[in-house]
Amino acid sequence: MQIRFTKMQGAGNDFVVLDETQGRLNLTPAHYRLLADRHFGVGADQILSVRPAPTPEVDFEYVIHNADGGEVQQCGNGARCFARYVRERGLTHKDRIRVQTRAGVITLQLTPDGEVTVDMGCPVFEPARVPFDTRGLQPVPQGSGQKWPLMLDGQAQAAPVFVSVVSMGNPHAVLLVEDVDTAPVAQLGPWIESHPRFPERVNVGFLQVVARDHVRLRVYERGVGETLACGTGACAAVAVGVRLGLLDHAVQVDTRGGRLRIAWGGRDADPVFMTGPATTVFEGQIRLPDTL
Ligand SMILES: N[C@H](CCC[C@H](N)C(=O)O)C(=O)O
Repeated sequence: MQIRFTKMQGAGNDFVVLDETQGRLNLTPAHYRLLADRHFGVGADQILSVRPAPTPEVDFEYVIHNADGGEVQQCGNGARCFARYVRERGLTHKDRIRVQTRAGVITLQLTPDGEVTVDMGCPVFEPARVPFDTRGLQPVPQGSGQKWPLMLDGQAQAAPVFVSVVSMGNPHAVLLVEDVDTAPVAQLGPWIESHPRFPERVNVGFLQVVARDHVRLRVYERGVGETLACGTGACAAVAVGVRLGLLDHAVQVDTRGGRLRIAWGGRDADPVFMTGPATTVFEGQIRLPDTL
């Protein structure tokens, strides 16, 4: 089958966007994996599907699949690209767009400066911080650039590494580090992502607090690996920082792919607002096997 797609990115988190407003493409997880494949397909962190509104209360349905083919509840950077996409293709003329996701309804607001602000809903914290005994980790391969025993913030980690667990509709485990550039993302990321503690797996955020209104963040994303930015990860990380008393309520989040602005009032009933860029990179067509 031949399908048309649009390649987009938000702070370097990249997407293949599919227009299913005129009918379903009926793709399988293997099709999504092929579309996301950076050698045999288009290449993307996630595949975003734009579908008609399932109820009168919203304008569209927003469906998200990770590069591993699995469907997930939410994607923040993708939500901003979703807003750009439906406006650029004339699927709506609204500046304020409500979309149904597996995590509930979110509201996308196009701003005059060309960025997009998204009401991402409320964070849901798990009560206790979770200790991970890193002594269970295998020593890192020589030349991997990582230090063993696990060095976190310059300290050999024999003690547990603690993570804060918070949902933005999708699950996040956030740990504090002194310097994201030397954080053991390649080692701790996959280990925590697929740890039995998280039966649905989890996105793993490495948060460096620079100031009360400024953080740096790297995220090892569930079903993808490390991405250049993670919108829900930025929301989760700021919520953890605010809840730990380390951050004010409006924070600049510097990721490897760009800058996001996150605001959260600090109460459980307060939604998290995320603002950032959304860019169309190119349009294309790809031939996919009918059955995969
Ligand atoms: N990997 C995530 C989905 C995409 C999240 C990220 N790309 C964002 O911008 O929020 C998960 O499995 O929950």
